[in-house]
Amino acid sequence: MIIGVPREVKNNEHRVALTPSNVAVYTNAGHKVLVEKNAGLESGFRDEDYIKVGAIMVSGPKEAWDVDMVIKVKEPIPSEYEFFKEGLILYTYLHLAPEPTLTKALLDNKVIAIAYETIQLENGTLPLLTPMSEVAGRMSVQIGAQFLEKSKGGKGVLLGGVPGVSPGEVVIIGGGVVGTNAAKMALGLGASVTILDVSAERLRQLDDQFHGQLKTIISNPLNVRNAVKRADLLIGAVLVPGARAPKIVTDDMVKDMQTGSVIVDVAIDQGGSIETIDYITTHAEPTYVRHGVVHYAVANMPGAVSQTSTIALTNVTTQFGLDLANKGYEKAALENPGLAKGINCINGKVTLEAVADAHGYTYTNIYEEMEENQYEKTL
Ligand SMILES: NC(=O)C1=CN([C@@H]2O[C@H](COP(=O)(O)OP(=O)(O)OC[C@H]3O[C@@H](n4cnc5c(N)ncnc54)[C@H](O)[C@@H]3O)[C@@H](O)[C@H]2O)C=CC1
Ligand SMILES: CC(=O)C(=O)O
Repeated sequence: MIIGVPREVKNNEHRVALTPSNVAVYTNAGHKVLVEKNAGLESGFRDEDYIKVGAIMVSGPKEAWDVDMVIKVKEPIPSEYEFFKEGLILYTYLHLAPEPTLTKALLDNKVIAIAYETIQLENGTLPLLTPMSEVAGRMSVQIGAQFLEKSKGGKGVLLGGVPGVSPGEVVIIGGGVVGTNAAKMALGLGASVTILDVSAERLRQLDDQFHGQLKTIISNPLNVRNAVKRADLLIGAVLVPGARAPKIVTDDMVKDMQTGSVIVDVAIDQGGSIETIDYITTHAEPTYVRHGVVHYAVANMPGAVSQTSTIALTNVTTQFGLDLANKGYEKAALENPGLAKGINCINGKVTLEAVADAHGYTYTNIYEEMEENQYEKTL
């Protein structure tokens, strides 16, 4: 198979989809890998490092996209849609539920769209989302701490407090991977931490894991309202896999927060969980103020710590990617139901129910569609 790795073009996205050691895995298996010039530079990998392991460097995105499978980090932005073509396998983060235009472009061009974030193991975990959620969860606290400083628009609170002064209040909504990692960092700084989740079982696990060092509260509108009101730093960390994030914090609740408090909505990549966050911000302009509260809504937070993130991401994407390259997407998906859950679109049809629901498309079962394909091929 011929594989392409374009340079990432989203605002301040410094990650790359394959490191030189990942490229070696593909070239050793007999695949040809085209890497766009300088694609790895901002993650610490030079073109020479790629050439040494057999990659072919190409000068622009057109060549990197003119392949059988494109491996990327972030969802394509509109300037990249022109490279879509029928039968192209696109293996990357996609977050289609809040992205109607991208979804339509993938369907119109009959791209086989495989989303890292919906590949799901039998135990319900999302192995290709987890490492970036670990990164973003940890970052959310260091970013929040920074924007709580007066010169950054915050109220002037030190999360850890000092002897004689109470620590800052960190409220985290969603106690999964992002929430747990945010809690670790916030507790490490000495903050007072509360986590809300809809799953009582998850709260039980968190209580055990943190030995009662944090407060756990079941997530319902009244509990959310009370917790949000006293938050210095509010972190949005909910997920319903594949679906648009539920809006949990209303405009009214944000109005009740103290001036200079900070919201970091990590769930913005799935559309955001806070009503007052109505647009995605960028690393270049990460915040805006609404009702006196600083809002941060960057959808590619890990892109800022690209050396750590690229390695953490590619540690988990390469095995599934190699399976796709070795077997083709149909055989790979038939043999691995977890990978099949990653396929959001094929042949102009939506094969992930949450995405079909989000945009009003008819949902097509992936296995039935693949069977139909096989039937058509034998005719
Ligand atoms: N902005 C960025 O750069 C990044 C964003 N993310 C996003 O962060 C979000 C969270 O990801 P993970 O922690 O990995 O997901 P996860 O699945 O590990 O955890 C989500 C948690 O949310 C809880 N939840 C669902 N509905 C809820 C509700 N109504 N109230 C309270 N809790 C609720 C679930 O029970 C679960 O414990 C996702 O949207 C993910 O894509 C992840 C990495 C980077
Ligand atoms: C998860 C995701 O969208 C990111 O790491 O950018």
